[in-house]
Amino acid sequence: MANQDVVLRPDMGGIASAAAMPGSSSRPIFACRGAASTSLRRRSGVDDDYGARSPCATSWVVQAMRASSPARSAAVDEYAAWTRKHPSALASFEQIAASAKGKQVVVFLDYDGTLSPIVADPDTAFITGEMREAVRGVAKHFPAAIVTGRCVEKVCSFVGLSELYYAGSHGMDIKGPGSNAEEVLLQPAREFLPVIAEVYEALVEKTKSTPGARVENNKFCLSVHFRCVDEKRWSPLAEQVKEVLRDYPDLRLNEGRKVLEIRPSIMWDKGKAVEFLLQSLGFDGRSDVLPLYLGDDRTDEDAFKMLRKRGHGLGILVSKCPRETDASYSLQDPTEGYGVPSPLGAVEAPAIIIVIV
Ligand SMILES: O=P(O)(O)OC[C@H]1O[C@H](O[C@H]2O[C@H](CO)[C@@H](O)[C@H](O)[C@H]2O)[C@H](O)[C@@H](O)[C@@H]1O
Repeated sequence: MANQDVVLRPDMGGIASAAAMPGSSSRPIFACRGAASTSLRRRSGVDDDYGARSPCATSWVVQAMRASSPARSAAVDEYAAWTRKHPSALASFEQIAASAKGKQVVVFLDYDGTLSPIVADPDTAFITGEMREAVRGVAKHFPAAIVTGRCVEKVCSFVGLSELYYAGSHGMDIKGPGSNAEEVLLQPAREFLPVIAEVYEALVEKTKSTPGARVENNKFCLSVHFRCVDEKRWSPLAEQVKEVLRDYPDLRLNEGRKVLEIRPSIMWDKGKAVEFLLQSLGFDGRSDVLPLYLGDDRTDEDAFKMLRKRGHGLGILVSKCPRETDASYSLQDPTEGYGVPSPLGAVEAPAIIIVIV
């Protein structure tokens, strides 16, 4: 990886350094859809992915609410209270810079909902050219990795940067930098490959009667998408999935953003993948290293939790809604603050990158 030994220097302008789903099949799927703000959430199309109560819709809605109404709504107050616990990473620029001063920053980035916007078709969740260039810039200065539920091959083709580490299938398929996609560093669930392939076929067959349902093969795990499924069919779809899984007790079911995720029941997650990468880079246990992890999904909580437990590193949750999280900081969305001058000289860059560089 480029410049792995770069340490944030004070003269770099500062910043570098700028939420498991313990999901189990016993957990009710599709539960907890809050009543509040439903119409706003519907408008944004993405904020109700977890059924969280949300002030949030899109930020212009919140701004319009604030501007037009002197009495702040309970939802806005709730969001404000939440950001006191998980302050905006942009607003905390100086504080994050101070934590990173003189330290080797290592950057871990989730893909969907963090580097790419959430869209209805998972095959078209492309990263923008701007974001790609920004991530390239980050990798020039710091070791950087993409940590995702996607399979490595697909996310590599989306991101298109060979200088990064990639941890796909929720960290179960880790490869180093370089154009050789075969260059595997770790596959802790290798023995599950045939089972996953078999269950993929079974799920495609079982769910084909549900309009809008879609099964994605992420190599070591599977995603059953219900973003385009009529809400009335969510429960029957979950039943179809559970029915298939009944024959595979070694697999477990988690819920992500309008997606049911199936993966091997091994003690491995995004947090473990981050630990493995830190170890491989020779950074494990070093107090002069600052890992930064940015993510939006419940599976990212495993990484946030690991960093918090080690008392070492910072998690940044990308979310418009107050959510239970182990992340220290928050960002509303990847492009929040667009246009803020970056310390590295770019006039405009997505917030995520401004926070990092
Ligand atoms: O770990 P991540 O990089 O966040 O991947 C998690 C899942 O992301 C993708 O699904 C999500 O994004 C889709 C495209 O925007 C969206 O249509 C879907 O509703 C979201 O759940 C990906 O398709 C899944 O395979 C990943 O597991």
